[in-house]
Amino acid sequence: MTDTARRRVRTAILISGAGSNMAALIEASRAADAPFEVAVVISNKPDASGLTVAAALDVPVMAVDHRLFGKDREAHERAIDAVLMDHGVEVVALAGYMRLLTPWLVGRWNGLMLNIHPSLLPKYPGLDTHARALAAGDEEAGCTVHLVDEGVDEGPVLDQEAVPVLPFDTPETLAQRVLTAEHRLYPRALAAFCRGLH
Ligand SMILES: Nc1nc2c(c(=O)[nH]1)N[C@@H](CN(C=O)c1ccc(C(=O)N[C@@H](CCC(=O)O)C(=O)O)cc1)CN2
Ligand SMILES: NCC(=O)N[C@@H]1O[C@H](COP(=O)([O-])[O-])[C@@H](O)[C@H]1O
Repeated sequence: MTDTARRRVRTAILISGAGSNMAALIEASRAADAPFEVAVVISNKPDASGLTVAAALDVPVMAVDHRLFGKDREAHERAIDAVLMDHGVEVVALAGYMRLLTPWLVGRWNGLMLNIHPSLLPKYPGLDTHARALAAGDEEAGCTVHLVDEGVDEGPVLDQEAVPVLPFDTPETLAQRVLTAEHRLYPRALAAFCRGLH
């Protein structure tokens, strides 16, 4: 086995909120045979509670506030990309990152940027996925890890996990059941992706 095969893939996690998926990825990265390491956690929101969680887990953190860049999304993304370069990042994992990315950053990380989405894509791209699944009377819901492309939640699917929709479910109770599945899916999908890289 070559050295690079054993070397862990330096991964950045981009968040906007609590970061429970981020915490699941950090925990998985600390397994003895983990094929990835978390090099840095970045948030577009300086007050994202996930930044405090990551710092407490001894992971470098950085806030790149999108509001400082007004409507210039690409300028915001260039600032994020500079942080990725500074940390020697090879793969980017979006985890509850709530900014649509322009073709500039998507292009720079083409095929190396993953996202987790709380529906069984191609059903319900975008926001409010659980309310839409309940309104449609679906019997199952779930989550998807996909590669990020210029479309919204349209990139190639890498892995999915389904959960049952139960009687009396609300968007909140369904979201919690899907989130628990996400914490199994994302570490599994990122590990498989990184093992396939080298
Ligand atoms: N080019 C892409 N960018 C992003 C993708 C993607 O597939 N392609 N996935 C998203 C994550 N996401 C759904 O999984 C998502 C995130 C945000 C939005 C959205 O409408 N955002 C608004 C602002 C909302 C806010 O700030 O709360 C916006 O950016 O104007 C839709 C889907 C990550 N980016
Ligand atoms: N459109 C993107 C999107 O809706 N992402 C969703 O935001 C939540 C973030 O939770 P977390 O911050 O606890 O990981 C997760 O459910 C994730 O799938």
